[in-house]
Amino acid sequence: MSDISIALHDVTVAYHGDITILNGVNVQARAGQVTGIIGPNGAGKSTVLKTMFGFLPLRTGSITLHGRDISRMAPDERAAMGVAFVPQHRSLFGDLSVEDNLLLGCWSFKRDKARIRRGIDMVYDRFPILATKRNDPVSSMSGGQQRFVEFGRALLLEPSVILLDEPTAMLAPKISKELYSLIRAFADEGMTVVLVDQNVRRCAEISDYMFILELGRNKAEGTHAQFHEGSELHDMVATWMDYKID
Ligand SMILES: Nc1ncnc2c1ncn2[C@@H]1O[C@H](COP(=O)(O)OP(=O)(O)OP(=O)(O)O)[C@@H](O)[C@H]1O
Repeated sequence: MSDISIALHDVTVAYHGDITILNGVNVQARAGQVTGIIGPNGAGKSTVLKTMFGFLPLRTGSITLHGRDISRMAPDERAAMGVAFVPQHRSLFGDLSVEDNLLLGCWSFKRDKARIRRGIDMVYDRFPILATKRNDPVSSMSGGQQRFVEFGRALLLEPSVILLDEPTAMLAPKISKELYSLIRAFADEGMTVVLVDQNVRRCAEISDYMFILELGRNKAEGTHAQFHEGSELHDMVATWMDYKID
Protein backbone atom coordinates (compact mmCIF):
# COMPACT_ATOMS: atom_id res chain seq x y z
CA MET A 1 0.00 0.00 0.00
CA SER A 2 1.22 3.48 -0.79
CA ASP A 3 2.30 5.52 2.20
CA ILE A 4 1.65 8.79 0.36
CA SER A 5 -0.64 10.80 2.59
CA ILE A 6 -1.23 14.06 0.76
CA ALA A 7 -0.64 14.70 -2.93
CA LEU A 8 -1.27 17.21 -5.68
CA HIS A 9 -1.89 15.60 -9.08
CA ASP A 10 -1.36 17.83 -12.15
CA VAL A 11 -2.73 20.81 -10.27
CA THR A 12 -3.37 24.17 -11.91
CA VAL A 13 -4.60 27.10 -9.82
CA ALA A 14 -5.06 30.85 -10.21
CA TYR A 15 -5.79 33.53 -7.62
CA HIS A 16 -8.06 35.32 -10.07
CA GLY A 17 -8.52 35.71 -13.81
CA ASP A 18 -6.54 33.73 -16.33
CA ILE A 19 -3.11 34.03 -14.74
CA THR A 20 -2.35 30.55 -13.47
CA ILE A 21 0.18 30.37 -10.64
CA LEU A 22 0.62 26.60 -10.44
CA ASN A 23 0.72 24.87 -13.81
CA GLY A 24 0.29 21.10 -13.65
CA VAL A 25 2.16 20.70 -10.38
CA ASN A 26 2.72 17.25 -8.83
CA VAL A 27 3.77 16.87 -5.19
CA GLN A 28 3.57 13.81 -2.97
CA ALA A 29 4.26 13.77 0.76
CA ARG A 30 4.68 10.64 2.85
CA ALA A 31 3.92 9.81 6.45
CA GLY A 32 6.91 9.93 8.74
CA GLN A 33 8.83 12.22 6.40
CA VAL A 34 9.61 15.88 5.98
CA THR A 35 8.87 16.85 2.39
CA GLY A 36 10.62 20.09 1.54
CA ILE A 37 9.47 22.49 -1.16
CA ILE A 38 12.06 24.95 -2.35
CA GLY A 39 12.40 27.41 -5.19
CA PRO A 40 13.04 31.08 -5.88
CA ASN A 41 10.70 33.90 -4.88
CA GLY A 42 7.38 33.65 -6.64
CA ALA A 43 7.87 29.98 -7.64
CA GLY A 44 4.52 29.09 -6.09
CA LYS A 45 5.70 27.37 -2.89
CA SER A 46 3.21 29.06 -0.56
CA THR A 47 0.51 28.55 -3.17
CA VAL A 48 1.14 24.78 -2.99
CA LEU A 49 0.40 24.80 0.75
CA LYS A 50 -2.66 27.06 0.39
CA THR A 51 -3.93 24.72 -2.31
CA MET A 52 -3.35 21.63 -0.16
CA PHE A 53 -5.34 23.26 2.64
CA GLY A 54 -8.23 24.23 0.35
CA PHE A 55 -7.90 27.99 0.10
CA LEU A 56 -7.78 27.97 -3.70
CA PRO A 57 -10.12 26.16 -6.10
CA LEU A 58 -8.45 23.89 -8.65
CA ARG A 59 -8.60 24.78 -12.34
CA THR A 60 -7.35 21.30 -13.23
CA GLY A 61 -6.03 18.26 -11.41
CA SER A 62 -6.88 16.82 -8.02
CA ILE A 63 -5.72 16.56 -4.42
CA THR A 64 -5.79 13.34 -2.43
CA LEU A 65 -5.48 12.68 1.28
CA HIS A 66 -4.71 9.05 2.12
CA GLY A 67 -5.93 8.17 -1.37
CA ARG A 68 -9.27 9.98 -1.02
CA ASP A 69 -10.11 12.86 -3.35
CA ILE A 70 -10.44 16.01 -1.23
CA SER A 71 -10.26 18.50 -4.12
CA ARG A 72 -13.65 20.02 -3.37
CA MET A 73 -13.44 20.00 0.39
CA ALA A 74 -13.35 23.26 2.35
CA PRO A 75 -10.41 24.01 4.67
CA ASP A 76 -12.41 23.20 7.82
CA GLU A 77 -13.30 19.78 6.42
CA ARG A 78 -9.65 19.12 5.62
CA ALA A 79 -8.72 20.23 9.14
CA ALA A 80 -11.29 17.81 10.55
CA MET A 81 -9.59 15.07 8.49
CA GLY A 82 -6.26 15.83 10.14
CA VAL A 83 -4.62 18.50 8.00
CA ALA A 84 -3.10 21.44 9.92
CA PHE A 85 -1.70 24.60 8.36
CA VAL A 86 0.70 27.06 9.95
CA PRO A 87 0.81 30.03 7.56
CA GLN A 88 3.81 32.22 6.94
CA HIS A 89 2.36 35.33 8.54
CA ARG A 90 1.34 35.53 12.18
CA SER A 91 -2.12 34.16 12.76
CA LEU A 92 -2.59 34.78 16.49
CA PHE A 93 -4.80 37.19 18.41
CA GLY A 94 -2.16 39.47 19.92
CA ASP A 95 -4.31 40.87 22.72
CA LEU A 96 -5.44 37.46 23.89
CA SER A 97 -3.44 35.27 26.24
CA VAL A 98 -1.49 32.18 25.19
CA GLU A 99 -4.16 29.96 26.73
CA ASP A 100 -7.03 31.79 25.00
CA ASN A 101 -5.26 31.47 21.65
CA LEU A 102 -4.84 27.75 22.27
CA LEU A 103 -8.48 27.43 23.34
CA LEU A 104 -9.53 29.03 20.06
CA GLY A 105 -7.66 26.20 18.34
CA CYS A 106 -10.04 23.80 20.09
CA TRP A 107 -13.12 25.38 18.54
CA SER A 108 -14.00 22.37 16.37
CA PHE A 109 -14.24 20.12 19.47
CA LYS A 110 -15.33 22.79 21.95
CA ARG A 111 -17.80 20.52 23.77
CA ASP A 112 -15.19 17.89 24.56
CA LYS A 113 -13.77 19.41 27.76
CA ALA A 114 -11.57 16.39 28.51
CA ARG A 115 -9.95 16.52 25.07
CA ILE A 116 -9.39 20.26 25.42
CA ARG A 117 -7.64 19.86 28.79
CA ARG A 118 -5.59 16.93 27.53
CA GLY A 119 -4.60 18.87 24.43
CA ILE A 120 -3.61 22.04 26.27
CA ASP A 121 -1.58 20.02 28.79
CA MET A 122 0.16 18.27 25.89
CA VAL A 123 1.08 21.66 24.40
CA TYR A 124 2.44 22.88 27.75
CA ASP A 125 4.45 19.66 28.13
CA ARG A 126 5.93 20.12 24.70
CA PHE A 127 6.55 23.87 25.08
CA PRO A 128 7.19 24.53 28.80
CA ILE A 129 7.76 28.24 28.13
CA LEU A 130 4.09 28.52 27.09
CA ALA A 131 2.96 27.11 30.45
CA THR A 132 4.86 29.82 32.29
CA LYS A 133 3.39 32.49 30.02
CA ARG A 134 -0.10 31.04 29.74
CA ASN A 135 -1.79 34.24 30.98
CA ASP A 136 0.38 36.68 29.02
CA PRO A 137 -0.87 38.37 25.86
CA VAL A 138 0.89 36.76 22.92
CA SER A 139 1.87 40.19 21.60
CA SER A 140 4.25 40.47 24.59
CA MET A 141 6.15 37.35 23.51
CA SER A 142 9.10 36.95 21.16
CA GLY A 143 8.57 35.93 17.54
CA GLY A 144 9.86 32.43 18.29
CA GLN A 145 7.59 31.98 21.28
CA GLN A 146 4.64 33.09 19.16
CA ARG A 147 5.62 30.39 16.65
CA PHE A 148 5.46 27.86 19.50
CA VAL A 149 1.88 28.98 20.17
CA GLU A 150 1.05 28.51 16.47
CA PHE A 151 2.69 25.07 16.42
CA GLY A 152 0.88 24.16 19.64
CA ARG A 153 -2.45 25.30 18.27
CA ALA A 154 -1.88 23.15 15.17
CA LEU A 155 -0.99 20.10 17.30
CA LEU A 156 -4.26 20.44 19.26
CA LEU A 157 -6.03 19.12 16.16
CA GLU A 158 -3.96 15.92 16.44
CA PRO A 159 -3.04 16.27 12.76
CA SER A 160 -1.63 13.52 10.58
CA VAL A 161 -0.44 16.15 8.07
CA ILE A 162 1.13 19.49 9.00
CA LEU A 163 1.77 22.18 6.39
CA LEU A 164 4.44 24.70 7.44
CA ASP A 165 5.10 27.88 5.49
CA GLU A 166 8.47 29.51 6.24
CA PRO A 167 8.30 28.63 9.95
CA THR A 168 11.61 30.25 10.84
CA ALA A 169 11.44 33.39 8.69
CA MET A 170 12.74 36.42 10.57
CA LEU A 171 13.68 34.40 13.66
CA ALA A 172 17.01 34.29 15.47
CA PRO A 173 19.29 31.28 14.72
CA LYS A 174 18.92 29.74 18.20
CA ILE A 175 15.13 29.57 18.13
CA SER A 176 15.18 28.54 14.45
CA LYS A 177 17.37 25.56 15.37
CA GLU A 178 14.87 24.58 18.05
CA LEU A 179 12.00 24.83 15.56
CA TYR A 180 13.82 22.67 13.00
CA SER A 181 14.40 20.00 15.66
CA LEU A 182 10.70 20.09 16.47
CA ILE A 183 9.74 19.80 12.82
CA ARG A 184 12.04 16.78 12.43
CA ALA A 185 10.49 15.28 15.57
CA PHE A 186 6.97 15.67 14.13
CA ALA A 187 7.99 13.49 11.18
CA ASP A 188 9.84 11.00 13.38
CA GLU A 189 6.64 10.61 15.38
CA GLY A 190 4.84 9.60 12.17
CA MET A 191 3.35 12.87 10.96
CA THR A 192 3.51 13.97 7.34
CA VAL A 193 5.33 17.30 7.26
CA VAL A 194 5.27 19.55 4.19
CA LEU A 195 7.79 22.33 4.66
CA VAL A 196 8.15 25.44 2.50
CA ASP A 197 11.41 27.15 3.28
CA GLN A 198 13.65 29.87 1.89
CA ASN A 199 16.50 28.47 3.95
CA VAL A 200 17.60 25.81 1.50
CA ARG A 201 20.43 24.59 3.70
CA ARG A 202 18.24 23.89 6.72
CA CYS A 203 15.44 22.54 4.59
CA ALA A 204 17.84 20.11 2.91
CA GLU A 205 19.18 19.04 6.29
CA ILE A 206 15.86 17.91 7.69
CA SER A 207 13.95 16.89 4.54
CA ASP A 208 13.69 13.27 3.46
CA TYR A 209 12.59 14.36 0.02
CA MET A 210 12.58 17.75 -1.73
CA PHE A 211 10.67 19.23 -4.65
CA ILE A 212 12.09 22.18 -6.53
CA LEU A 213 9.54 24.50 -8.10
CA GLU A 214 10.22 27.20 -10.64
CA LEU A 215 7.63 29.57 -12.11
CA GLY A 216 4.76 27.41 -10.92
CA ARG A 217 6.09 24.16 -12.38
CA ASN A 218 8.01 21.16 -11.10
CA LYS A 219 11.68 21.70 -11.86
CA ALA A 220 13.28 18.71 -10.12
CA GLU A 221 12.94 16.45 -7.08
CA GLY A 222 14.92 13.93 -5.13
CA THR A 223 15.67 12.18 -1.89
CA HIS A 224 17.83 13.65 0.84
CA ALA A 225 20.75 11.54 -0.43
CA GLN A 226 20.32 12.73 -4.01
CA PHE A 227 21.02 16.31 -2.94
CA HIS A 228 24.50 15.34 -1.68
CA GLU A 229 27.59 17.40 -2.47
CA GLY A 230 28.66 16.94 -6.07
CA SER A 231 25.30 15.63 -7.28
CA GLU A 232 23.37 17.13 -10.17
CA LEU A 233 20.57 18.27 -7.82
CA HIS A 234 23.06 19.80 -5.41
CA ASP A 235 24.69 21.73 -8.22
CA MET A 236 21.33 22.84 -9.59
CA VAL A 237 20.33 24.30 -6.25
CA ALA A 238 23.75 25.74 -5.57
CA THR A 239 24.08 27.64 -8.82
CA TRP A 240 20.50 28.31 -9.66
CA MET A 241 19.67 29.62 -6.19
CA ASP A 242 23.11 31.01 -5.62
CA TYR A 243 23.19 28.98 -2.48
CA LYS A 244 25.42 26.15 -1.42
CA ILE A 245 24.11 23.23 0.59
CA ASP A 246 26.71 21.88 3.01
N1 LIG B 1 -3.21 36.61 -3.04
C1 LIG B 1 -2.61 36.65 -4.25
N2 LIG B 1 -3.23 37.22 -5.30
C2 LIG B 1 -2.64 37.25 -6.51
N3 LIG B 1 -1.43 36.72 -6.78
C3 LIG B 1 -0.78 36.15 -5.76
C4 LIG B 1 -1.32 36.08 -4.44
N4 LIG B 1 -0.43 35.43 -3.65
C5 LIG B 1 0.62 35.12 -4.43
N5 LIG B 1 0.42 35.55 -5.68
C6 LIG B 1 1.35 35.39 -6.82
O1 LIG B 1 1.56 34.00 -7.01
C7 LIG B 1 2.93 33.76 -7.36
C8 LIG B 1 3.48 32.70 -6.43
O2 LIG B 1 3.46 33.21 -5.10
P1 LIG B 1 3.86 32.31 -3.86
O3 LIG B 1 3.71 33.17 -2.64
O4 LIG B 1 3.15 31.02 -3.90
O5 LIG B 1 5.40 32.04 -4.18
P2 LIG B 1 6.55 31.54 -3.22
O6 LIG B 1 7.35 30.57 -4.02
O7 LIG B 1 6.00 31.09 -1.93
O8 LIG B 1 7.38 32.87 -3.06
P3 LIG B 1 8.10 33.53 -1.79
O9 LIG B 1 9.31 32.69 -1.57
O10 LIG B 1 8.42 34.90 -2.27
O11 LIG B 1 7.13 33.50 -0.64
C9 LIG B 1 3.64 35.09 -7.31
O12 LIG B 1 3.76 35.59 -8.62
C10 LIG B 1 2.71 35.97 -6.50
O13 LIG B 1 2.79 37.31 -6.91
